[in-house]
Amino acid sequence: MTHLKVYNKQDVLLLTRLRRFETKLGERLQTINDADRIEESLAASTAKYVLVGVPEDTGVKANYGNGGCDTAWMPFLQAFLNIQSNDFLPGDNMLLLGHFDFSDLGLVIEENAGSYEEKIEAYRHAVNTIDDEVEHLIKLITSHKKIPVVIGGGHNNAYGCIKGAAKGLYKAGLIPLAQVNAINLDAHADYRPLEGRHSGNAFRYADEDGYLAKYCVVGLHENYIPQNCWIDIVNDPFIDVITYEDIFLLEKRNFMQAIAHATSFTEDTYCGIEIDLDSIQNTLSSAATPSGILPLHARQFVTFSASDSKIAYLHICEGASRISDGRSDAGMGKLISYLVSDFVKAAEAM
Ligand SMILES: N=CN[C@@H](CCC(=O)O)C(=O)O
Repeated sequence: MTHLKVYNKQDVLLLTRLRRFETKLGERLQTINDADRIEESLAASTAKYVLVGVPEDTGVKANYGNGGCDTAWMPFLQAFLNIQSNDFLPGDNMLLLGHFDFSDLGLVIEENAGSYEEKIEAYRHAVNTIDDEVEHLIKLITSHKKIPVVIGGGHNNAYGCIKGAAKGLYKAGLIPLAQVNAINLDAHADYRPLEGRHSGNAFRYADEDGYLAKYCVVGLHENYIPQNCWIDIVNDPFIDVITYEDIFLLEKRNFMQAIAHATSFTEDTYCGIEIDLDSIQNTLSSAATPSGILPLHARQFVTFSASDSKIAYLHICEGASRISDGRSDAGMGKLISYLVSDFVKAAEAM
């Protein structure tokens, strides 16, 4: 994991605005004791949740998307570390491990690739490196029976999360086969063909490689599912989809019923919880939309799914505070911090 930057207590406190008579999460979170011995430090830690940043946009660029989802991690940290530590969320059972810095991969591609298609090929190749390192870290965390909380980054990182959690939970003796389920709040299925790795095919690769058992998408937009993916999905009994249109236009079931359907479909084993922020209306991302769910729905999704699943990991992705065409979103960090705090509160209440 050559690209991993491990934080110490000082790094965390630098981003925490201290106030007399108050305690912030940044003052309560655990960090790794010894950056050269991550595994030993993890094993010794009492934390149940391990926070990791994957600020990269290589996978989105490899999918012909707009770069920028490498800009969500720092604003998230600034918001999250300054949440009040209180009875609702003390914060002492979380460990802030650090983040991956894959910027060298992008620089080499920008400097050396000639044509646009050559760049796409190079980005897809680079995603394999990102996959390997993310998988390795998620395996390490889950093999110590802790829950990774991963903030991306592109949705390509669902692959490393699924594969790493499947291997880690298997190593820990918690599952008989290296396979997990996943539920995904997303406008897209990210089940595109096996054409080289990118942000639109993490679940297809995880499935083909045998690490994904059951998969359920909540809030899929009918307008953005390629016909070939749709045919594969409807013919696969291990994949289920509840579309945005079925919930909000046709009112076949309400949003909470849709989440309950997803958690019961995946209840047989550990389940990764995925939130693609492009499902939330007017939230900055490569595939931002003016018609989507509200932040409140995303908070309901994370709360309900965390309290009704055997959690393998949480992965929040695709959000950007600045995107390559110049747009910015000042609320991104706080939005993600609400989702992470909701998640930990719900998982703790189980
Ligand atoms: N992770 C998102 N993937 C979507 C959207 C891609 C984009 O427009 O940036 C997909 O491949 O369909």
